[in-house]
Amino acid sequence: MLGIDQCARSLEKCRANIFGWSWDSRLTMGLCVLGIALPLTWKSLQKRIKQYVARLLKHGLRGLLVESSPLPLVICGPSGVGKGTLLEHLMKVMPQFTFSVSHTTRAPRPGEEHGVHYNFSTVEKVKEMIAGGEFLEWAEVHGNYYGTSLEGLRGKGVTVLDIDVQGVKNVKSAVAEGRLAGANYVFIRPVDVKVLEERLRGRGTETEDKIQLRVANAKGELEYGEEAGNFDVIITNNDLDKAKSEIVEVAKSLYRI
Ligand SMILES: Nc1ncnc2c1ncn2[C@@H]1O[C@H](COP(=O)(O)OP(=O)(O)OP(=O)(O)O)[C@@H](O)[C@H]1O
Repeated sequence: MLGIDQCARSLEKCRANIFGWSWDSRLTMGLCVLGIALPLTWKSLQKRIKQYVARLLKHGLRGLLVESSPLPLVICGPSGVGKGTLLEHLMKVMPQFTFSVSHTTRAPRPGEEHGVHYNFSTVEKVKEMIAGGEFLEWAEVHGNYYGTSLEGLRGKGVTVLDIDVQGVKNVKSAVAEGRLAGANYVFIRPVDVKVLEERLRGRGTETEDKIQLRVANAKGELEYGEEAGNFDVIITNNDLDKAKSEIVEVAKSLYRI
C-alpha cells in the first residue's frame, strides 16, 4: 500500500503536469488511486474469487462464462429484535431485495402460483434434491416437505434470508463445501435483552412461555452474533428510524448500488 507522503508527492507531480500529463504522472496517479481503492475492495474481491472457484468446481470452465448472481443477504438476530420491521423497510425502498421462493410438496392453494408463492414439487424430486445437497435447509411438516434450495437463492435481484443462528451456520457450511459461492452477513442486535422482552410482549403474538423461551435463546444468539468475524456488519436497532437508514446504507455499500 502506498504511504501518505508518496500519495502527496504523486498528487503534486500530477498537478504540475496538469496541462500535459506525462506518462510518469499518469502511472503514479494510477498507483495512488489503486493504493486507496485496493484495501476497500479487498473483501469483495476475496468473495468474488471464492465465487469463481466454486463455479469452476461445479460447472468446469463453462461455469466461468455463466453470469454470476449477487450473493444472498443474510439477516440474523434474536426474535423480536426487529428483523422483519427493518427488512420490510429495506424491500420497500430497494425492491431489488426479495425473499427466496421456497420449495414445497404440498398442493397449491387457490391463487398460489408456481415460482411465485412456492416452487411446487413432488416428494420424489425433493428427496432427490435433499440427497444431492441442493437444499440450504429443509423440514418435513405434517407429511409435506418444505425447503430453501440453493438454486432459489440465484434470483434476479438480491435474495434475502431472514434466519436464526442455526440457519447462518447452515449457510456457512454450504459456502465452505462450495455449494454456495458466499453470502453477506448482517446481525441485528438490541441495546439489551430487556428491550427484546418488551418488544415481544408489545407485539402481542406470543404467549408468556414463548416469550421467556425466546429471551433465553437470545443470550446465546447475541454471543454468536457479536463474536468477531461471524458477521460482516452489526446494526443496533434502538432508534428505529436510525436503524432503517443504516440497513439501507449497509445494503447499498455491500452491493455497490
Ligand atoms: N427500534 C424499535 N423500537 C421499538 N419497537 C421496535 C423497533 N424495532 C422493531 N420494533 C417492534 O418490535 C416488535 C418485534 O419486531 P419484529 O417483528 O420486526 O422482530 P423480528 O426480529 O422479525 O422477530 P421474529 O424473529 O420473532 O419474527 C414489533 O412489534 C416491532 O414493531
